[in-house]
Formats: sequence, structure tokens, C-alpha cells
Amino acid sequence: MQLQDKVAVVTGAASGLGLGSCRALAAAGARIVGFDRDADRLAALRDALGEQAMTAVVDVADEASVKAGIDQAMAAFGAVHVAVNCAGVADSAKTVSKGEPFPLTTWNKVIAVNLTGTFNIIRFAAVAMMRNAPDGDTGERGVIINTSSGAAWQGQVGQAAYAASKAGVMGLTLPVARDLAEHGIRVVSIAPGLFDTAMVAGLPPKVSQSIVDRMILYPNRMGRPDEFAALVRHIAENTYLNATTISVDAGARMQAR
Ligand SMILES: CCCCCCCCCCCCC[C@H](O)CC(=O)SCCNC(=O)CCNC(=O)[C@H](O)C(C)(C)COP(=O)(O)OP(=O)(O)OC[C@H]1O[C@@H](n2cnc3c(N)ncnc32)[C@H](O)[C@@H]1OP(=O)(O)O
Ligand SMILES: NC(=O)c1ccc[n+]([C@@H]2O[C@H](COP(=O)([O-])OP(=O)(O)OC[C@H]3O[C@@H](n4cnc5c(N)ncnc54)[C@H](O)[C@@H]3O)[C@@H](O)[C@H]2O)c1
Repeated sequence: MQLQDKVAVVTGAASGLGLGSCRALAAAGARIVGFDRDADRLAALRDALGEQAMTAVVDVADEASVKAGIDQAMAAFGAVHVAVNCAGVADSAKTVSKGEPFPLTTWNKVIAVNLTGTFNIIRFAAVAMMRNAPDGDTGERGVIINTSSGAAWQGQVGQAAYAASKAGVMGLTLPVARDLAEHGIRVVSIAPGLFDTAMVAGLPPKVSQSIVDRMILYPNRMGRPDEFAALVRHIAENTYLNATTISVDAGARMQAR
């Protein structure tokens, strides 16, 4: 769809790939609704984008919080046309560490934010999108863009919960697209490789450097948020993309050791 004056909800908007997506969609003329838990950094986003943006402190893992956020978007801008799921956490642990099993609290948190949180936004954004008149040119009512990960099929040491959550995001893409097609709503997921954001700073430094050196084909570096965001913008604008997961990883492939 053509993005001028459309309304885009972006989660994880305060940092990294979500922040980059807000910038790219705003540059395309969309009005931005930024959701995040981080109120301070949301204020910085509002300052940067001015009238074109509104923000709301939303915990994507909390159904009531998501519903309230979508309601605020509808009250402020009257519609939702694009929803981008970038909110995520990467809390990690080994399956067994020092004789102790992977903490269920860690598992539940990662699944609640990355998988259930993504589905919360999908469900409530889709309800809002169904109120749109079909787009004059494309007949669409909306597009939902989720963030999976290369970890969905190449998960790392400590990433049982994270990789499972991202595989779940990839897995829901096709059935949700099938559910929403009759309403003119597309669903596409992105599987990033290693991107230079606060999340990756959580990797032991020697690990991230060795990954870049040994596993990222070309260009041999981490990705930049604007490179992820350029794909988000293209997916939103290209009506023929639907029900698929697109990798953006410079050919990164995990080695066994
Ligand atoms: C991780 C990206 C790999 C990319 C490869 C290409 C695949 C395709 C692209 C996929 C990219 C997906 C990117 C993803 O969506 C986003 C992220 O992954 S952000 C990073 C999130 N965090 C983590 O993944 C976990 C980081 N690790 C930890 O938190 C801890 O190491 C641990 C797993 C909780 C274990 O903690 P401890 O028991 O305290 O042990 P140490 O931390 O001291 O580590 C022990 C030992 O293991 C080595 N190690 C740790 N993580 C990795 C790893 N990911 N790969 C290889 N080795 C790892 C660590 O260096 C220590 O080694 P030693 O010092 O003993 O030699
Ligand atoms: N950086 C990478 O290499 C990489 C690779 C593959 C996938 N991803 C995924 O991309 C997405 C964005 O990650 P990033 O690298 O920009 O990380 P980041 O840590 O810079 O940004 C994540 C944002 O999500 C927010 N957030 C966390 N939990 C939330 C919740 N419950 N409700 C609302 N907001 C919440 C955080 O406050 C933060 O602003 C995540 O889903 C991540 O799993 C990242």
C-alpha cells in the first residue's frame, strides 16, 4: 500500500529495529504510533518525529495494555493500516547450568513477550484494520509485519526459549495470513541475522565478534537498523508479499562449533 498519511503501529519503538522502522515509515509519510515499555525513550521518539507520531507505554505481553494502546491509536489517528512487531527480549540460559534446569520464569518471560506479545498485537491490530475501507489502489485493509530471527532455525547456546519464540512467530505467519486474507490484510515476517542493536550487546563480546568473523558471509558485518527498516517499508508497500518469512542476514550461517 501507499504509505502517505497511513497509520503505522510499531512495537519495540524505543530502540533498535523498532526505532529504525518508525523512522523509515515516517519518512514514507506514515503517521507513527510507537509502543514500548520504555517511557523515557518513547519521549525521545516523539520529540524526533513531532506531530507525525504518538507513543504509548504498552507491554505487549499484557492483553489489556495492548488493547488500550490500539484504542489510543484509534482515538488519536482514527485507523491502523500497518502493524510492525519489533518488541522482544533475548533472556538466555543453558538447558542445564551448574546442575540446575533452565528456569521456567525465563522461558515464560521470553515466550510471553516474543510470541504471545506478537500475537496480542496481531489480534487487536487486525480488529482495527477490519474497520478500514479497502485501499483504493490495492484493495488492502492492512499489513502486519512480525520479527522472527535466524535463530528460529539456527539457535545459539542459551537460546532454547528465544529460538522457540522466534520459530513460533515464523510458524504463525501462514495460518494468520490465511485467516486474514478475506479481509484484505497481509501478514509477513522478517528473520534478521545479527543486527547492531542493544539486544546484541547482550552477547559475550568475543562471541559476537567471532560470529561476525566466521558466520556472516557478505557484507561481513552486523546489519544496521535502517537496513532492516528498508525491508519493513518495502513489505508494507509491496502488496504481492504475503504469508512468508523473509531473511535479511547477509548470508549468515551458523557453524557447528
Ligand atoms: C547469536 C547469534 C549467532 C549468529 C550465527 C549465525 C546464525 C544466523 C543468524 C541468526 C542471528 C540471530 C540473532 C538473534 O535473533 C539475536 C540474538 O541472538 S541477540 C543475543 C541474545 N543473547 C544470547 O544469545 C545469549 C548470550 N549468552 C549468554 O547469555 C550466556 O552465555 C549463557 C548462554 C546464558 C551462558 O552463560 P554462562 O553459563 O554464564 O556461560 P558464559 O556466558 O560464560 O558462556 C560459557 C561459554 O559459552 C560461550 N558462549 C556463550 N554464548 C555463546 C554463543 N551464542 N555462541 C558460542 N559460544 C557461546 C561463552 O563465550 C563461554 O565460552 P568460554 O569462555 O567458556 O570459552
Ligand atoms: N538485533 C538482532 O540481531 C536481532 C536479530 C533477529 C531478531 N531480532 C529481533 O528484533 C526485535 C527488535 O530487537 P532489537 O535488536 O531492536 O532489540 P532492542 O533491545 O534494541 O529493542 C527491543 C525493544 O523492545 C522493547 N520491549 C521489550 N519487551 C517489551 C514488552 N513486553 N512490551 C513492549 N516493548 C518491549 C524494549 O524496551 C526495546 O525498546 C526483537 O524481536 C528481536 O528478537 C533482533
